[in-house]
Amino acid sequence: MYDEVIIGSGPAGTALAYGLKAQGHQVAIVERGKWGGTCPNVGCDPTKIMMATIETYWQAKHMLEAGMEGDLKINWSSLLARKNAYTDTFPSSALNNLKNTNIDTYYGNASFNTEGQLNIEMKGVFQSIESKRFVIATGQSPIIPDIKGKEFLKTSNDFLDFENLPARLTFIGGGPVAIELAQIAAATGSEVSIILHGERKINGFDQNLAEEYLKILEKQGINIYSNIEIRQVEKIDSAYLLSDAEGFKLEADEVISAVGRKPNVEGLNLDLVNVRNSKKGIEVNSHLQTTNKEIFALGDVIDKKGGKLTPVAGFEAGYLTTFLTSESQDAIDYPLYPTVIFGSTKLARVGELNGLDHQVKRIDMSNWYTYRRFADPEAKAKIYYNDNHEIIGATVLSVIADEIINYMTFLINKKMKLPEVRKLLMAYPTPASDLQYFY
Ligand SMILES: Cc1cc2nc3c(=O)[nH]c(=O)nc-3n(C[C@H](O)[C@H](O)[C@H](O)COP(=O)(O)OP(=O)(O)OC[C@H]3O[C@@H](n4cnc5c(N)ncnc54)[C@H](O)[C@@H]3O)c2cc1C
Ligand SMILES: NC(=O)c1ccc[n+]([C@@H]2O[C@H](COP(=O)([O-])OP(=O)(O)OC[C@H]3O[C@@H](n4cnc5c(N)ncnc54)[C@H](O)[C@@H]3O)[C@@H](O)[C@H]2O)c1
Repeated sequence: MYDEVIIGSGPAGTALAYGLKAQGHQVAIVERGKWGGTCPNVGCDPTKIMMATIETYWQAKHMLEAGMEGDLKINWSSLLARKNAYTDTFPSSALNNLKNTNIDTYYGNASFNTEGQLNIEMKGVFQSIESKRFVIATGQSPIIPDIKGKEFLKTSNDFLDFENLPARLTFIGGGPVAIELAQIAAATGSEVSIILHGERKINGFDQNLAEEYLKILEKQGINIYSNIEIRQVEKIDSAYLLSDAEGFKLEADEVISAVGRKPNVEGLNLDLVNVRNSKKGIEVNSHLQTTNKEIFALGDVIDKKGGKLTPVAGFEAGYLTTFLTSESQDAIDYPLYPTVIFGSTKLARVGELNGLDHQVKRIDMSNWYTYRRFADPEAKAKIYYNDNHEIIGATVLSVIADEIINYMTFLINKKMKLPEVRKLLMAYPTPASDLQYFY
């Protein structure tokens, strides 16, 4: 009998397994797909490996007026090979690390049975394992919209395995997945379109800076269509024809569904163990406990207010390790954390303004020395601060917005004020040495 059996070996499940094992618990982990889960296999890591080339490409292009010479071109096969060199070996090393730590591993599809224990099915063969507690960390999968011709739609997983880059590639949906993959494809030579079913905006981000970001995408050659609700995808010869109900038509060689992700709960038999869930995920209390008090859930599969992101999954694993192995009964207390749309230029935000009195400072950094030095022509920010002159939130648009937003997160979480920031000595010239100007 195990102390805990964890379903899913993504960042949430794996971090929890190591945490519990380190505290002396008997732990097993079950996986039905690639060991390591979404982030290292088909999520954060492979996309950012590819993005590194795209960032360098645009950086070099911007430097053509600064001494750089020559034609720049990205080769899809090489891009894919570099990505595969990472993803091909990840699952086996993730599995070996678990085994070497004496965490028992089971490969197969997990589901609860009528006795409240777990069945694991592999190629029609079932085995049952018993545990005092179970933890659901099964993540999410891409949503395919229920439209005519939905069988022709591909997902971000398929994109990362395209042998050849399609000449014309269309994304339905305009969230981080579409925006990141669109930039990779466009810089590598594909004619890319993004179809938004609503207005020109990026969910969760400041409207003005999101519009600036969409313009940057357009400058990269990406077509953006708004207020188009795709109703049908038809196969025509070797391509596809997308259409809405109002006469919009667009041809593409591949179409990616990037309309969001849904929690992986199907087939778990949650009803047999009285675990409640909604379309947004499994319901948990402030101890990550489901409606069955011996079953916990964490990571992307839970219904939560904030982002479904890798560092958040890791934070939840750390919390649950403490909750399950110590006397502490504290509720989970998330710190502020940033959200980033990655690309050659990034759009990043941090801070919750809901209902709080705040003032806004708009900053154009494009003429600041730091940003001119590495040719960042569109560096802008909005800083939100309270009456005490403490920064409470920020949105940053820049080639280095991912780093800037981490600094801002640190300053906000530490409630630092300008005089304290001025007491820090930072290397010059670096983005950190400019932090004082954000106040
Ligand atoms: C294209 C893309 C890019 C992303 N980029 C970023 C990024 O830059 N930064 C960031 O922070 N986040 C990013 N994310 C999100 C990030 O990948 C997730 O937040 C993170 O992987 C969640 O971890 P998890 O452990 O909860 O779930 P997952 O990593 O999804 O792992 C769940 C695991 O459970 C397994 N499983 C499911 N059901 C069962 C079952 N019944 N039996 C056995 N096993 C099962 C699955 O096979 C999977 O391996 C990205 C996601 C995508 C798709
Ligand atoms: N940089 C990052 O941190 C990063 C990168 C990629 C993914 N992720 C994670 O993965 C999640 C999923 O990303 P995503 O981009 O797939 O989903 P998303 O839910 O963030 O965005 C989906 C977009 O599709 C739109 N949409 C919904 N239905 C539609 C329809 N029928 N037609 C057209 N558009 C439609 C939505 O309005 C939304 O803009 C993110 O929320 C995040 O948790 C994070």
